[in-house]
Amino acid sequence: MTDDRPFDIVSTDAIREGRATDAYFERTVEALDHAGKNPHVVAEVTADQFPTGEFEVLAGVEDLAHLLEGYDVDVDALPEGQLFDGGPVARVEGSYMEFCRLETALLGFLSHASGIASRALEARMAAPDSTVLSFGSRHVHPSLGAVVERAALVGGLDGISNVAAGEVIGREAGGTMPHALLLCFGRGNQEQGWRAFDEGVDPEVPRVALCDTFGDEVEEVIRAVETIEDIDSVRLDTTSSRRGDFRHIVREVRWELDARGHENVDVFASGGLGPEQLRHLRDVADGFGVGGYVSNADPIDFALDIVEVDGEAISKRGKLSGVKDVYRTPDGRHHVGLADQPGPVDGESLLEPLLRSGEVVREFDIDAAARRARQDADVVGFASE
Ligand SMILES: O=P(O)(O)OC[C@H]1O[C@H](OP(=O)(O)OP(=O)(O)O)[C@H](O)[C@@H]1O
Repeated sequence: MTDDRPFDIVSTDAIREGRATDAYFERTVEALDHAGKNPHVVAEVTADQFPTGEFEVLAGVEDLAHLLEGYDVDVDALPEGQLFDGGPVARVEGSYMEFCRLETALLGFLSHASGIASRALEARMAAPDSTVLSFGSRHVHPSLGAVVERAALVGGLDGISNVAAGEVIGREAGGTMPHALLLCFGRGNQEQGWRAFDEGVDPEVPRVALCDTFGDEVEEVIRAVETIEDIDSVRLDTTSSRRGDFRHIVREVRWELDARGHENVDVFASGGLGPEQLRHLRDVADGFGVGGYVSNADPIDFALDIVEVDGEAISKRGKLSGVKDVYRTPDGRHHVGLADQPGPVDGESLLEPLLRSGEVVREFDIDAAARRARQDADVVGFASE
């Protein structure tokens, strides 16, 4: 660690310049240069060669565009938020040495964001009518905060918690109080903590009281609603060692709130939740904070493979040669075919221009991507495991 490099973060310049690369691509450039060879190639990004019937969400497309911007390449890609299933999600065409060194970062951008967005969509579909917030940036390296939050939104989550990530992606982070706030006032003094929040925090911020720090959830909820006059919600983050039947705890809280005329106070749940727990709680809780299930997603195993060299179809074994298109057919399935042959009848071709001669020719919109993912999920019958 040095003063001018306080964190282990690869710089934006290094990524743009192709230095965030596996070293063998530098050797490749040196070898091709030595041989005076720089073929015109088409390369495709795929996770599976053929459709499998299992869909995932494409994210990271804006980063892909900015990575390749200024390089003399043409790129086509699926729209962000599109569900994909086999075949190319992106296609790069140009002189090989123009983009050879960018492959490592290119795959990383798509793989990581798409894995997170796919998990987010699973959570979204597990509780389609509930508010589901992204709480997971604490689990990842801080340099990835915006990656996590953006992909979580593309996958359909309703809000984010990471402040700096929000500044990067143009969203305001939400959040109310951690246990730390209540601990600062000491055991048994939760009212002081809730009141300090109510009096000290911007009135625009929803009044959500965390109710599990020292005592029974129902007891703390009753005390919280008696302390904060215009309380919006209570949050139960019951620690796993005390959880027992979390659904019963949430129902009991709901019952006691209603019994006291607090039907308008919502109940939020958080802590180690994934799709299974959301399905189990969605009819009794109003909303959820989901962290690790989304942020700790495995990256999608994308690869970039050359499929055409100087106009000739080619591939390494195990991969399919030739430039391809991918289609959505009316039954919601995907079809992969050669681009110079007719696609399936009524098939919708999904790859769209992203860059032409290094210029970005697409606009990016997180909300549109999220709508696409949600609509697509209904079309293809996407469900969480
Ligand atoms: O479990 P995840 O789904 O990854 O969710 C992330 C965290 O969000 C909640 O933290 P909270 O701020 O309530 O806990 P703390 O105040 O104790 O840090 C919850 O306790 C989880 O630890």
